[in-house]
Amino acid sequence: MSERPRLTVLSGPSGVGKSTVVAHMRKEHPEVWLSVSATTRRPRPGERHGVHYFFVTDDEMDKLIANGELLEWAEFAGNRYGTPRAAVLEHLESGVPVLLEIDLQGARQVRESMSEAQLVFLAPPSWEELVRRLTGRGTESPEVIERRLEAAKIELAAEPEFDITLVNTSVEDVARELLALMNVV
Ligand SMILES: Nc1nc2c(ncn2[C@@H]2O[C@H](COP(=O)(O)OP(=O)(O)O)[C@@H](O)[C@H]2O)c(=O)[nH]1
Ligand SMILES: Nc1ncnc2c1ncn2[C@@H]1O[C@H](COP(=O)(O)OP(=O)(O)O)[C@@H](O)[C@H]1O
Repeated sequence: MSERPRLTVLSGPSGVGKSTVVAHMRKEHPEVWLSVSATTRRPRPGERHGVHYFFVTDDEMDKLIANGELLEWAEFAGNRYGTPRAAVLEHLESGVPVLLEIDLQGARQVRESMSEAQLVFLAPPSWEELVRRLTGRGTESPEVIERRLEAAKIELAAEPEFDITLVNTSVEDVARELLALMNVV
């Protein structure tokens, strides 16, 4: 029997590179299980239901919350996001390393409910670079970018709450560091 692995939470401002790092890491190490969140946000081009997110209606999200099916949930920049609880617990029980890519409010809830979780903060090399990445991704309107940058200021200020900070200068380096923290390599 393998020991129950520690749950790892990766947070950081929108556009810092969380999805890029996680995708890179899982290409080499598909044994890391990434929780698929439920969200009321509309899919971006190329995003698939059940792969990137479970895209749900407001009513469906209300039910998930009311039925206690989410480990944590939060409203972020006008949409709700939440982590389905059962799948996370099942994977941990069977010894699979589990990663959650969630916002600051979610990370705080996980810290409360699962004290063994390790909280990792992904930081940008600079504020200017964060703006460049978020704008350069080209997936959000100027209004949504503005809203996410407002949230980013709050998230950056909360960095000391996390167990460790990784600065996303090189995707390869951060992916390697994250794998080491998860005891995968
Ligand atoms: N609390 C919480 N946050 C989530 C969850 N899923 C995604 N998020 C966060 O919601 C924020 C917005 O996600 P998204 O709209 O996909 O934008 P992106 O992270 O900039 O690509 C990010 O900070 C995500 O980490 C979740 O299940 N719970
Ligand atoms: N280390 C990096 N150097 C330069 N660009 C990066 C780096 N990591 C990510 N990016 C780019 O920044 C943008 C935002 O990355 P993304 O993974 O979507 O961020 P998040 O998931 O944190 O919102 C993308 O266009 C991505 O290609």
